[in-house]
Amino acid sequence: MLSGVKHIILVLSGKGGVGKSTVSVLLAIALKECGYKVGLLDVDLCGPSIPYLLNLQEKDVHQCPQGWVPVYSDQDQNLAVMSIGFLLKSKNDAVVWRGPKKHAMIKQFLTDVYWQDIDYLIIDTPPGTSDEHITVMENVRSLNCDGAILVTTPQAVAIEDVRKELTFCRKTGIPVLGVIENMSGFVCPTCSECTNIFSSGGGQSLANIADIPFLGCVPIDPRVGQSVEKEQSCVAKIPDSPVTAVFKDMVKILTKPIAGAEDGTAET
Ligand SMILES: Nc1ncnc2c1ncn2[C@@H]1O[C@H](COP(=O)(O)OP(=O)(O)OP(=O)(O)O)[C@@H](O)[C@H]1O
Ligand code: SF4
Repeated sequence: MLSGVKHIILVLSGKGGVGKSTVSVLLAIALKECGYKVGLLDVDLCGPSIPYLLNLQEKDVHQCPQGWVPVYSDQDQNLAVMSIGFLLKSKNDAVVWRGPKKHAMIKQFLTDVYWQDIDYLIIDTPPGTSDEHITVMENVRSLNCDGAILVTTPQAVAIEDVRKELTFCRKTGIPVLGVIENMSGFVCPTCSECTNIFSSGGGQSLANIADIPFLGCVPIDPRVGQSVEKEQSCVAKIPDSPVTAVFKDMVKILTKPIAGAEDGTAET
């Protein structure tokens, strides 16, 4: 099923709540707005937030002869979404599964979803380095996986956790595409003054130390939460937000051919 997918990008974070799902959604929307066909797969089985962030909670997944038909978030069918949230009877149901069942579910997501021909598949993972990550890595490593984006916040504790993700990627042979520092300062809507609530610069210095690309600082902007909840793109709806520029630049970086990718020596 993933043979028609040209690029796969994993989104990882060491800690929960750093904005990994938000980054996944905004990246998927930014890619779509640049003209790419995009799939967004939520493998956070215990905390699926993608349907909520895209305001798709009421949608269902259907079966076709080829497999599961993902939910489309738009009329022109350029953003396809799959999440366990679409399979639960009630959005309040909890998924209380042990590793083997999670493994089987993720494998099914990777083999049974009929994505058709898409340019980018963004995979939003749970925080940390758990069974779910190993299953995803094992299944996408040999496919068109460009690599992983690491999301952090500026606090030292989040940066420390992202180092573990880096080690995990290196051990499992997944290239690291770069690090994003989310919630990096608050931009005042009145005077546009940026206040670094959680300090700043941690993501950039980690990127320097680890010799990986730094993909940008995403500031706290209340409109980000509001817009994703209404399935609106901050890239289109709040063009004056610094967030818009960050995601546009990120698309430019990520859609560039990866140096060394063909001979398997891409930066890890
Ligand atoms: N740059 C930002 N500006 C404003 N709000 C943000 C920003 N990034 C994330 N948020 C908000 O922070 C909350 C947590 O974000 P999100 O669910 O994406 O985190 P997560 O890392 O995926 O969490 P989890 O680990 O639980 O899956 C959400 O309400 C989201 O709208
Ligand atoms: S940054 Fe300036 S305008 Fe914004 S709340 Fe503070 S003092 Fe007021």
